[in-house]
Amino acid sequence: MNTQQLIEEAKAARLKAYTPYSNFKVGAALLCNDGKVFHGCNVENAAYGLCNCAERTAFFSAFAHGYKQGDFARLAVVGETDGPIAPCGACRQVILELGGNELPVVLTNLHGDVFETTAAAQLPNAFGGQDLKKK
Ligand SMILES: O=c1ccn([C@H]2C[C@H](O)[C@@H](CO)O2)c(=O)[nH]1
Ligand SMILES: [Zn+2]
Repeated sequence: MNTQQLIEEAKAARLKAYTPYSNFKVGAALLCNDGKVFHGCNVENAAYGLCNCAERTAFFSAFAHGYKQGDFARLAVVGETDGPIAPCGACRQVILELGGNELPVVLTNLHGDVFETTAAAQLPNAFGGQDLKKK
């Protein structure tokens, strides 16, 4: 599957977003090395702090199906932003740990603007497991 096809998957995922509070829909599509694609959408809650972003939904769904770091080929995310969507800090942290440093990340919008980056480039000087004191 090429990048444009993965973007189309992210757009399809976006249509499943549950956003009664922000009405801001985001979709993500996580391509695995075996060709499988996991969709993610943002899922909101009346307790606003419990809202989950599209990017994390996609990764958590993949992990729930037994996939792990090393199994992923590319992540695409689409939002209704003027420019390519910018993942929030929480998602950058999760994308980095679960996707790995080199994971290609394609950020886009409904106008076709595309920014191609990587998990590590999206979170410089990241905190990670290597920073935890081991007992
Ligand atoms: O990259 C992003 C940015 C925002 N959101 C969601 C969180 C919330 O539901 C809504 C508004 O912030 O958009 C995502 O899912 N991904
Ligand atoms: Zn986020």
